[in-house]
Amino acid sequence: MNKWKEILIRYGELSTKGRNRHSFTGRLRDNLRYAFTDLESVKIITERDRMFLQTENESTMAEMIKRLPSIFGIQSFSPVASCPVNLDEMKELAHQIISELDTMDRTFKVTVKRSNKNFELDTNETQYAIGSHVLRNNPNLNVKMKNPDINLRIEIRSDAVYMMAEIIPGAGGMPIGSNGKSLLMLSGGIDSPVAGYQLLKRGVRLDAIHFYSPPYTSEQSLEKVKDLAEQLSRFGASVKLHVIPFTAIQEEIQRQIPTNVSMTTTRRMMLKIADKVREETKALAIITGESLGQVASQTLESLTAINEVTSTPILRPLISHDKLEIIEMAKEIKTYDISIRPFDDCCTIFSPSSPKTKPKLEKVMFYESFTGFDEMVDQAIANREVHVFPKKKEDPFKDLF
Ligand SMILES: Nc1ncnc2c1ncn2[C@@H]1O[C@H](COP(=O)(O)OP(=O)(O)OP(=O)(O)O)[C@@H](O)[C@H]1O
Repeated sequence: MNKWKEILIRYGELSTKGRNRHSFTGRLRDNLRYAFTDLESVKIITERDRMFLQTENESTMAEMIKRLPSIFGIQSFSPVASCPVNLDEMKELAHQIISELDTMDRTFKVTVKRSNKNFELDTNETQYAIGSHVLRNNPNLNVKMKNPDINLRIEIRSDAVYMMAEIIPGAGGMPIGSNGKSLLMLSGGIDSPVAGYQLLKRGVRLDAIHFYSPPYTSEQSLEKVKDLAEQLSRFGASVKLHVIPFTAIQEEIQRQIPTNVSMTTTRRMMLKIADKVREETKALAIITGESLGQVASQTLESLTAINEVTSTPILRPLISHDKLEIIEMAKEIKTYDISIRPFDDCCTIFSPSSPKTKPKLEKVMFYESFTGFDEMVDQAIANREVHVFPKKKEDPFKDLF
């Protein structure tokens, strides 16, 4: 028999958001529906400070418990079991719940709330009856009244009895979509997917843009970026990827721009294109994986010269992070193994051996003025491919955590 009746969801950060709470809970509700589209008979009940997911179906319940830890906007959640108002059935249910947990050297208590005043035992007697039954069956447990590892909460209502023992941490953050949309510049590297994840966690919905330069870059390098977009889409919202053919612009840069500032112009052209696509897709900002000092294009002087092409906000969530920290995050969100596949990105291939770390903006603009880059920019945008992820609908959360 299916003992689980529902899952209690606590919002955490959401409930502190005052007037906006309504739209945030609505967004979380939509995101949960999206995450569970392939599951049968899920009912979502929204209350002021919490939400309940209900289902009669045992495998749906198990699948929801598996997927919930990766959905943003949830502080923690607890599976709730239920049984009829009957002492023997309550003892049996308590025993079943506890026996599924790790009890080795852990402390335990029972907390009873009894709104059904007709129940045969009072609160203390019920706590004692259930507690001693559980302890008899689990000799590894020790009773502790203050901050025990396991607190079995029992609520006796007139229609049924509800029990929960676990508080499972959620992903925190805010529901995706509650903070608008931004365009992620997604390379095949380690950093940009992590930058995208960090903004997803703050409730920002993503479109992504990638520049590729066939035949200099391979089909596999593009596959890698699609896999990264797919992985990002597993955090609860679809990701639209714009793939921009960048070969003609890069060849033109090679011809027209002195080698030591060619990287600056390359980045400026990328940002120009990204900004046009951003505007068209109604995204409000651009996200990059830049972190200060990592490479020549990531000094403050370089960033300033690159930034000059737009006044759109550029979000750089990794700007102060060390590479090792970023790698740790990439491993956690399962993008690392995709990013380290050995296929070259367009920037690596055209990368000059000694790029200027302090490029002079006036000079860069002067060199650029001899070429009709604006038309090439529009041409590249017109020739883009667009892909939407997740592609594999059957199990979007497979292998996630
Ligand atoms: N081919 C590309 N397509 C889209 N965005 C790119 C591309 N190359 C670089 N970028 C953007 O510029 C940022 C800085 O790129 P750089 O090549 O200096 O890489 P990085 O610091 O190693 O970052 P990453 O690991 O994300 O490639 C990237 O994080 C990404 O946001």
